[in-house]
Amino acid sequence: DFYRVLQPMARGNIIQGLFNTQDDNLHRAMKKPIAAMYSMSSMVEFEPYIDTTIDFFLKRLEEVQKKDSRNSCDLGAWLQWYAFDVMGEVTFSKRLGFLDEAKDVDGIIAIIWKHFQFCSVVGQMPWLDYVWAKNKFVNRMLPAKMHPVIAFALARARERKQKPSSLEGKNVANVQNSRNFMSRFIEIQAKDPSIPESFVTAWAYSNVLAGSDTTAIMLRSIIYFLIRNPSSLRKLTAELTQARSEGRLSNIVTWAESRRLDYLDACVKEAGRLHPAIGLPMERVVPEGGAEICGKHFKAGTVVGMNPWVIHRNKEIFGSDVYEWNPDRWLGDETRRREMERCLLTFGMGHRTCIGKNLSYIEIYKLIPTLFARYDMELADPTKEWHLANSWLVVQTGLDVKLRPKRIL
Ligand code: HEM
Repeated sequence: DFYRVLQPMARGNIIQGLFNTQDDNLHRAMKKPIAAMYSMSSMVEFEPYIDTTIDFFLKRLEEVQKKDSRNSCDLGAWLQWYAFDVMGEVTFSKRLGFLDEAKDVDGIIAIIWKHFQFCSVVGQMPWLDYVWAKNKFVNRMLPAKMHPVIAFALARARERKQKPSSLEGKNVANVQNSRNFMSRFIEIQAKDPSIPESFVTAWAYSNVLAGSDTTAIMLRSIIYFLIRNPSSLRKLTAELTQARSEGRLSNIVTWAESRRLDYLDACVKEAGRLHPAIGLPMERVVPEGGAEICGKHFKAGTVVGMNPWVIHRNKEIFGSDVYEWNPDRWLGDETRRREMERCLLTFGMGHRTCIGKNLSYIEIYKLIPTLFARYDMELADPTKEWHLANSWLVVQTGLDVKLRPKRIL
């Protein structure tokens, strides 16, 4: 019942999305129309949107650097603002304003975090959710409040519909001016009236909610582990230097360029292994007929689950140094690498696997080399550890970093 607890209440109604619905039919109905949109070939069309945000992110970092005499900043917060603004750009062609304002706009990040803090505890005692959060009587007494991301998504959907180049009916094929997620969602819904209009908001809402914090967590991990492991950072720097000297590294690294950076690829996988975004079991319910798991029989209805933090520290799969940062484990023997990839739960597994993996990869594989090619980075206070809090998402705070522009790479 963990996923039911994750479903928010709005105006006395439970809001189900792709990420949290337990209803397989609804999941299928929500996923089928948009699944192809998230393929890698389709996602690379979003690269210009991501470039715009990276460009703005770099400008804002520079401004902050100039103001701070120690050249340091809370990079963890900036990465989160970047991740949220990318999702705004690709979903609505509009930054959500985090980088502009250098703050948590409308308290969106805090609201999401509070929700996860609640769900991670109540999710272990789901009956509490019935009497408390999903209690219709209590809910009716509360002032009607809309989640700021839902409000933002609804406003953008209304704007799109009011434009003269209406996306409804037969005009759909003519509208190619703006190809963000929202216009694609509206186009899909307009073509097939059996799809409820509410899906458009739910799809857009899922993008921002499921794709922002998770991407920020991964970006922070990659940067933190590289700074903490100088020999590894030297390897990445050498790879970037070589790429630049051969003319295959743009100022904002392209997705195509990053695909040729093997050590970068190994670092991204290793960060996903050592610090996966989800730190509690991803629960599943044993179907009719029961299931045999690890030699034990579980009867139908039993809740089982796997925690990526546990699986990723299995020595038989990942080697004896599972607690260490070692990107080289991904660069060795091909058969071993395949086996490790098969067991990697960074993006989940099976038919509920992450739909946005390709998009987050583009965001990550572009930003990380761009930053490390541009800056020398060190922790503002190497004696201070960052702080981790596990409320299903394992969020890091306190990644204060000194950034010094590199002269030549
Ligand atoms: C590094 C970034 C990301 C990580 C680590 C991540 C991780 C995950 C994981 C572990 C799941 C499975 C959860 C479960 O089984 O309960 C998942 C599902 C999902 N993710 Fe992501 N995600 C990331 C980025 C994104 C992005 C960018 C988007 C949207 C564009 C997104 C949208 C979704 C959705 C909609 C689901 C539910 C899919 C379904 O049930 O069919 N994610 N993600």
